[in-house]
Amino acid sequence: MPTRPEATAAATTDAHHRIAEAAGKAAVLVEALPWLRRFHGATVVVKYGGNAMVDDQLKRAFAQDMVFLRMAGVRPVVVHGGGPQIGAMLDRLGISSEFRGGLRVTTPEAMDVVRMVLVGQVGRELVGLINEHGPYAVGMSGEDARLFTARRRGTVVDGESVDLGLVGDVVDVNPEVVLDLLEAGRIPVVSTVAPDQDGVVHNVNADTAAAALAVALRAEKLVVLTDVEGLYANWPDRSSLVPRVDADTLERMLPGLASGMVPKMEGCLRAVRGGVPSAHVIDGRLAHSVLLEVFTSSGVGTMVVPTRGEGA
Ligand SMILES: Nc1ncnc2c1ncn2[C@@H]1O[C@H](COP(=O)(O)OP(=O)(O)O)[C@@H](O)[C@H]1O
Ligand SMILES: CC(=O)N[C@@H](CCC(=O)OP(=O)(O)O)C(=O)O
Repeated sequence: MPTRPEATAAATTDAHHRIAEAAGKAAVLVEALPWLRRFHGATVVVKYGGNAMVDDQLKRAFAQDMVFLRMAGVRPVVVHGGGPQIGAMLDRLGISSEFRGGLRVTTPEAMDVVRMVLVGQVGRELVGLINEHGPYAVGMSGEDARLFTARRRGTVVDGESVDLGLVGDVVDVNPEVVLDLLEAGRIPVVSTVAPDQDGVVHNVNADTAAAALAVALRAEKLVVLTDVEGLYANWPDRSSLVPRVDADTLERMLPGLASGMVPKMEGCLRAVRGGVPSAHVIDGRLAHSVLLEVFTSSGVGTMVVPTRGEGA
């Protein structure tokens, strides 16, 4: 029986679609090749932010990405936040807290909650999600094997110094425990509370801690996930996304930045000035954004690089 011309045309279009789809998938894999080669054996510190951690699907995709990196021969180290989760627990307990310059003013009472939520809740959950894929993740805090030593810090808001209570900056990193785990093929998951010289535990912003750890580990990349596409030069003007910025230019932009972006961009600056070749702020609301950043040529979000003649 003769075939109707429209049926033949439909079958041809279908075949073309299938071929185009297969070619697209193959192109994605081939595009990854130079990056797989480049990052084989490299340490990548990934900061997973609290605001990008509120969705179950995204959390599962993130855990998958960490295992993907590990299977591709990269050495991922996760540093997690948990600002919204800490806020929710403080609210439940009727403890008030406020942010100044992007950092939480932390009383001794709030510090107990910060430690409980970061180490006992958020860190445990991430470890569990990664370990659904195999025995990879090991959780720790800045207290374990003296990973971090903190020093109490304040901040300056509108030209005025502000006392933040038990908030610390990382002044020393003892990365051996993380290196041991990486050598053993594990994925370290770090919660950012840290003792000072006297053993008093401080609340360290997770962006700050991730940057300090990336420098100490001589990481190839710091990747910071958040709940916007990246850094906007003119926040909240969505057309002002900055795809790439060098350290000196970023330093000049810092005083004009608001809230949560301040510690994030300070962290990126600290990382590249400390020898990390690039630091990235990417959109954690986009599933698998870490893979897109590491394994595609265009990358995503904002990339911070050393100013020419400085750094790596
Ligand atoms: N210049 C800017 N570019 C992008 N985001 C900015 C900027 N200034 C302030 N923000 C705010 O910073 C937020 C990210 O910081 P934060 O809420 O602390 O994130 P996370 O929980 O991921 O660490 C964004 O959601 C946005 O509201
Ligand atoms: C000093 C300070 O502000 N610490 C943060 C620690 C958690 C964190 O950094 O979480 P995100 O990455 O989700 O913002 C806080 O108490 O919220």
